[in-house]
Amino acid sequence: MNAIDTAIRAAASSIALKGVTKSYDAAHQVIPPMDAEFRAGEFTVVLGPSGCGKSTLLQMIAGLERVSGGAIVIGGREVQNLEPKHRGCAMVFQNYALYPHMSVFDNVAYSLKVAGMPKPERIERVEAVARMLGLSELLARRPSQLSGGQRQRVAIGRAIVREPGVLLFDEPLSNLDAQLRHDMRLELADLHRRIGATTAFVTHDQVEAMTLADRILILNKGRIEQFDTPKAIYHRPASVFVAKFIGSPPMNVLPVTGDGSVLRLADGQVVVEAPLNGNFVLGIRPEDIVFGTGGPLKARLRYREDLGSHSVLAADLAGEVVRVATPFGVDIAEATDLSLSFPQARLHLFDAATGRALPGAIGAQ
Ligand SMILES: Nc1ncnc2c1ncn2[C@@H]1O[C@H](COP(=O)(O)OP(=O)(O)OP(=O)(O)O)[C@@H](O)[C@H]1O
Repeated sequence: MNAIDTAIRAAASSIALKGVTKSYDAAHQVIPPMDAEFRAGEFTVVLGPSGCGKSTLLQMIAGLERVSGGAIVIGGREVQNLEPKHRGCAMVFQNYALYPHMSVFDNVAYSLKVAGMPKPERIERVEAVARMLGLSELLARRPSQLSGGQRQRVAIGRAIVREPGVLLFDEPLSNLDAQLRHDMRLELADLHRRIGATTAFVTHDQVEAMTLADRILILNKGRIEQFDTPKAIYHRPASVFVAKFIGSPPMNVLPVTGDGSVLRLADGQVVVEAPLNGNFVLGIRPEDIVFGTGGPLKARLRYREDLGSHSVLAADLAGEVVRVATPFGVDIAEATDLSLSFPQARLHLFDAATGRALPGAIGAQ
């Protein structure tokens, strides 16, 4: 630990959203009333499809967008009417927004200079941040003389040099290639372990969410679908939307009907015994389906993808495509009849009308 780590850990503040709403125009609300708490020191990922309101949410916390209603409380203080610079947040953007004509040192030191910090202290702070982020050798360079990953580190350095209680990231890795994204993900996770800042991180990439987050807030059309740990979200998705959004390939979902004793697929095949009546959606993850053991469900292999570590079989079952994860290179030809079984303990059930999970109805929830 150095002085920067200690100061940021001490400043880490919770963020509470209390009935926060946002409308850009009278016609529709981008964020309907939202209540949520980003806990102090936690890494929260805001995940959702394009246009669901992730950036809007982050910008309201930062103060770059006004709220249309409700309150934002950071560290016990209502901030929704404060200027961005008075909220104790620092933000890292997708395009880094570095000053091209300034050196790395000046980019990182800029906000301290504006705040009137004396030069010797400024130098000390910037050097401490540079050591933390592996930028010490690069302080004299201009942004144009840096790689994408190095620029990203400068942008992070510029954010943490002010020792903020809250760090906000808006898709910071999306301009990097796959390898660098992976490396930066590990660096960010490591940085968070060291400095312990309250972090809100916006992405549409579920791998980033699963690997970085203490908790994931999943947004759908401005509403919270689920806000929980990666493990809970994977194993106990609260809705069909979440089930289909997380996992690669995602959870299989199939319409089923209950007659009071069993649940049947659309073609009449029985999936499981259950004393349920009505229409439901059944979910099962590709890796939870057992195949090749003479299982009761009849499906037909449509195609396969060999992915190196494993193979994914896509099969027609009751008019739907289900994906089955199997060991790599399983020896089986296309258009083969498959026998599948769905272990009951691995089944998820959702209400057909609302899409919400029905915990405890059968199986996994
Ligand atoms: N300044 C604006 N004026 C009007 N509408 C806006 C404005 N900014 C965003 N929106 C709308 O608000 C909704 C949410 O946008 P937002 O950028 O927050 O989504 P997002 O989840 O971050 O999307 P993406 O992943 O594509 O960046 C979208 O329908 C968008 O068109």
